[in-house]
Amino acid sequence: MEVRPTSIPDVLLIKPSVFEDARGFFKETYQEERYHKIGVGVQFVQDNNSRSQRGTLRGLHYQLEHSQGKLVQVFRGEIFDVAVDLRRSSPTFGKWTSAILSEHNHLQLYIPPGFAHGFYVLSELAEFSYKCSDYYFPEHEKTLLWNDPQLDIEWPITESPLLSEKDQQGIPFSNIEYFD
Ligand SMILES: Cc1cn([C@H]2C[C@H](O)[C@@H](COP(=O)(O)OP(=O)(O)O[C@H]3O[C@@H](C)C(=O)[C@@H](O)[C@H]3O)O2)c(=O)[nH]c1=O
Repeated sequence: MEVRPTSIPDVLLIKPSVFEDARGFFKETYQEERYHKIGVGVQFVQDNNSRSQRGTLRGLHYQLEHSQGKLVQVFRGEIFDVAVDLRRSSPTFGKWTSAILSEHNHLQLYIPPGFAHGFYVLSELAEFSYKCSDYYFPEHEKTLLWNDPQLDIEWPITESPLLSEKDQQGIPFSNIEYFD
């Protein structure tokens, strides 16, 4: 297993060991003791899976209360994954970091609590899988506007993305509620 730094030190890019043989491959996608050692210091309580078609953009989501740390990865296809630091006391407050995660590179991104998260689908289909350190509380969920000029996220989009109604009505960075 390899851990690669990102432009936001608390966000970790993780490459699990992948064992390939004539049948295909095997990888451990999470192992508590080892992931704790590399800095994934949360306890996961929920696993989620979503499937999206090319051009879909989900996000940028966060829960102001019951903030979720997330370990995200892709089992099929390829995505551009983004985390935005919403911790006011952080030196990287308001900054974003990104990674391309795919079924081929096997990369995982660990996003601690205190961040907004979203992704854009680059392949025909993407099967997205993630672990969360707190439960889903729709009443605490917020959507930060994906294309807020102040954030200036360099999404690799070629045309208008496919968005949920909720995500079309994201709130600009200047008006959102932050973490302390
Ligand atoms: C996130 C979530 C959604 N749902 C339901 C609510 C709704 O009816 C349906 C689809 O929800 P959404 O449109 O919010 O799904 P989606 O846009 O995929 O939401 C996800 O986006 C990515 C970027 C994240 O970071 C995740 O934490 C989560 O917010 O699934 C759950 O039951 N449990 C959950 O944990």
